[in-house]
Amino acid sequence: MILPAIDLRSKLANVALLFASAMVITACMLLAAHMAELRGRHDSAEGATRIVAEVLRKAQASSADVDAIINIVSRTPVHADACSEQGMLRLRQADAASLFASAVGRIQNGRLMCSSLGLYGPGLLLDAATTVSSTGLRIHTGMSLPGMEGHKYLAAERDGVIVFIDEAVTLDIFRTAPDVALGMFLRTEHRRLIGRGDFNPAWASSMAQQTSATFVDGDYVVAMHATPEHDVVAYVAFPRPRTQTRIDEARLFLLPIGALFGVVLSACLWLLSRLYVQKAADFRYALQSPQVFMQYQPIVDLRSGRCIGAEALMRWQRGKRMVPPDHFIAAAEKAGFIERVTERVVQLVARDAAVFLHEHPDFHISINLSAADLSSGRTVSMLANMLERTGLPPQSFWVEATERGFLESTDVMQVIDDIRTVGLRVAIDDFGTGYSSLAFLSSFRLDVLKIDKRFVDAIGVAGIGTGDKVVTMVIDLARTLGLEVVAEGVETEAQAHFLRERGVQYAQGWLFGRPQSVDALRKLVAAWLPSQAPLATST
Ligand SMILES: Nc1nc2c(ncn2[C@@H]2O[C@@H]3COP(=O)(O)O[C@H]4[C@@H](O)[C@H](n5cnc6c(=O)[nH]c(N)nc65)O[C@@H]4COP(=O)(O)O[C@H]3[C@H]2O)c(=O)[nH]1
Repeated sequence: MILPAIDLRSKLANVALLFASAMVITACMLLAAHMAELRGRHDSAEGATRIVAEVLRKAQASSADVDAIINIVSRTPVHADACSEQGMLRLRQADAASLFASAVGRIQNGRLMCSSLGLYGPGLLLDAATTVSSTGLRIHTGMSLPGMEGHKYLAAERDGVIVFIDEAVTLDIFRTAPDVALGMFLRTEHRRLIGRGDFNPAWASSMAQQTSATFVDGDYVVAMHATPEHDVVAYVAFPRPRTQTRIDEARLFLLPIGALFGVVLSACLWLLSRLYVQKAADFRYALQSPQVFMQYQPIVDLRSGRCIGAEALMRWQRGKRMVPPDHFIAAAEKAGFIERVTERVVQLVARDAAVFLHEHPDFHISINLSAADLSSGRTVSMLANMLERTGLPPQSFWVEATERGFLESTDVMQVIDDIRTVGLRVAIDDFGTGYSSLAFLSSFRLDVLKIDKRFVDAIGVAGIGTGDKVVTMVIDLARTLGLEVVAEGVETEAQAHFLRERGVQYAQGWLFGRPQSVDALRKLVAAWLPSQAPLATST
């Protein structure tokens, strides 16, 4: 009945895990897609910034060129008629010497009288200047010249001299990408001086008083930079398809990384769940199966060498592997079903050892209790029921719990008292590993103190000279409190000798026997003869 339930549970857990893995992979890929979007925009912004620098460089170069031409032409002495043959020659020379000018002209009374392209009779009336630069240049935009239809000019005028620059020449930047909008605008008036493609006057307000800015506006990634004089700002706007190409390129690179990262994370998730969640779930259901069984480690009387009891230790054979008890006990404690484990231990001990204990009424089995058992009223009734069912006397059992278990709840004292009232002996396990004080220890009514293996290991070890003293102190402490002592983890005859010399009654360890089946224990007990004392030294 149990196994199908395990199957169903583990199937459900696997489905949940699969779902979680899919979510993790999806989340990683979404993150990668988002990073690709940011990367694409960043690349676009960088590209736009590079082009803005080029626009600005060209604007400054043409502005310097215009300034120089106007200075030279305006200072050249001419006779009364600036458009005389000599004047026209001067204009043509200036035009030829300029890198940017399409024409250089003369102005009188607001009229263009002539230019390096020709004479204009009574003159062409000029519209009002679009703006005046910080160097005093009056700027005219969108101008045209007779005979040059189809061309639009940006013109700068000062001291009666005007220089025309073909807008197409000024904007001859990044021609291979006609979709990229670029140009210049006046910072104060938010008005475009010159440009190609879209221009949103709202972009100008994003600059405020900054020298440069990059931002995303709808489908555009915009970069801007102001001239040192701050009155003219160059801008470049990359449209969405161009940014999209960069995003796609980044995706091509980042999505597989995201997927790989997701797979690795899922693998970690799977591993963690196997290690903790799944392990706890598997153990919970294995509890009722033959995978989980008990072994018994002999506890001997150090004087006679006789095996007077055994500690019951749970074992979990998971497939071909034995899971260490520290792992599955901790998992059960964390998952909150340690009381069910103890219940199972009591059942298994009763099943394994009832007959044996009836045959040996002076023998005891020691059962480990966890912190949760020590604060639960159910523990006492569970132990009492077991005695009733098996008909065994209470002295057939000890219970042991670690210092930590004693520390964890205020109900512990009552539970211990109740267990002792039922007639079982109570031992404090792994003594010395926690922080319990003498006052703490004396506040409990206990019977046995188990010295931790760590202290036993230190006996007689060079360099840990204090080890001997600490063990002696713990033995004296137990004696003062009227407790019997069991030394744990005794592996050498020297340790056994040391403990025996100091009056320790009982010991447990590989020197006397490893955890074993109840049948092996029975044989060990049956093999003992009074003459062979002490047990370990005779081998
Ligand atoms: N190296 C060495 N080791 C020795 C020697 N003598 C005994 N041991 C080991 O020391 C541990 C003694 O058990 P513990 O201190 O109660 O420590 C136990 C106990 O806290 C817990 N545990 C085991 N079974 C149960 C159980 O049924 N219920 C509960 N609550 N805890 C259990 O798991 C811990 C580890 O159990 P095990 O792995 O069986 O490890 C056992 C035992 O095999 C020795 O001479 N040398």
